Amino acid sequence: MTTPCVRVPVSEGEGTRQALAERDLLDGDREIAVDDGDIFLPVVDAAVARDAGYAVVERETAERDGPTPPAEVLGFEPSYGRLGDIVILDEDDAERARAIADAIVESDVPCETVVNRASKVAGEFRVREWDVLYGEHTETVHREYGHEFALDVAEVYFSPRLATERHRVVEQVESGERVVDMFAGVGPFAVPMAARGAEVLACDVNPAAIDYLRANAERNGVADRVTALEGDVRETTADYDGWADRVVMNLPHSADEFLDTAVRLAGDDCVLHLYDMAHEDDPFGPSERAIREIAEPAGYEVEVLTRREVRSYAPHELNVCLDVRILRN
Ligand SMILES: C[S@@+](CC[C@H](N)C(=O)[O-])C[C@H]1O[C@@H](n2cnc3c(N)ncnc32)[C@H](O)[C@@H]1O
Repeated sequence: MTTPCVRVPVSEGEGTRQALAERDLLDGDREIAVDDGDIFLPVVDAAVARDAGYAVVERETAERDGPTPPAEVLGFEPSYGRLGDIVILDEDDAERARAIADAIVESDVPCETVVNRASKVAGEFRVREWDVLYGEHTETVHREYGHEFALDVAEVYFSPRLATERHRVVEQVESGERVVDMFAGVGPFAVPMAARGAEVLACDVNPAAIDYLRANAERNGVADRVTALEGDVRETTADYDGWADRVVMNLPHSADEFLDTAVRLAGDDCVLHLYDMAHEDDPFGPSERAIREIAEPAGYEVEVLTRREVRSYAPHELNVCLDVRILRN
């Protein structure tokens, strides 16, 4: 069926759509179409649209059987992430972020809140600032590999992009192991490791992260195998020398400062998962040398099990992980 449509270049699509909606001219029963760089916005009255100065053409349009997908409203595919029912944008341009948020809210993308990154991850707690573009709360429940994590993105660190990497490490854990998660956050390593039967000591200096960690251990039925310690891991773990079969060190940027604590916590045969930031020219050398410098004088042999590039972090800079077995001589 042909219907009257306002035709504009895709770059003007969102502004025109908003202007037509404000004049009650948009035909909400027909689908918006995109073709060869132009967007076609169905209107209810061709004459009024023409009088308002728009180019109106007759064109085939489909009947709308649901909300319009964001790409059709915007004329481009927006990039966004999801954390539970929060949609996360990474846009430098505030107007573009607002247009994407509006299109997402009006579409069938399920969400309660839309936020845009307003700062880098920073500070001891590794938390970032957000512009809340839609909704009122920044707390959500996120699912990852069958486990649920309650968290507030404004109060704690959490990156859904690391799900695959966390799963890779979690899968190495065997029932009965003793694990120290030195920088546990809300528990995305600690909880699934405990679910595999490990006894986990989970540490974090951020009180909000520890509150969520305890709640998440309860929520996932593993509270009896997770001990949460709030404070600087160098101090809170004083009673656990030689305790661990496995140590997770997920604090890239400052991992080196905590290697002596990791080695102090290690038992006679222990695997360390050391996350670090490194230059692409020598992604693993510095971390490996740093481990050897601490572990070998403490009486361990060092064997690197896995060298893994987790993701690109900045130009020429990589987030890497070394899985290292240290075995007492
Ligand atoms: C990069 S986040 C990782 C959180 C979690 N492992 C994850 O994958 O979501 C690092 C965490 O280390 C915590 N942290 C920073 N310095 C610490 C310290 N000295 N002792 C214990 N935790 C610390 C921060 O509060 C933050 O939650």
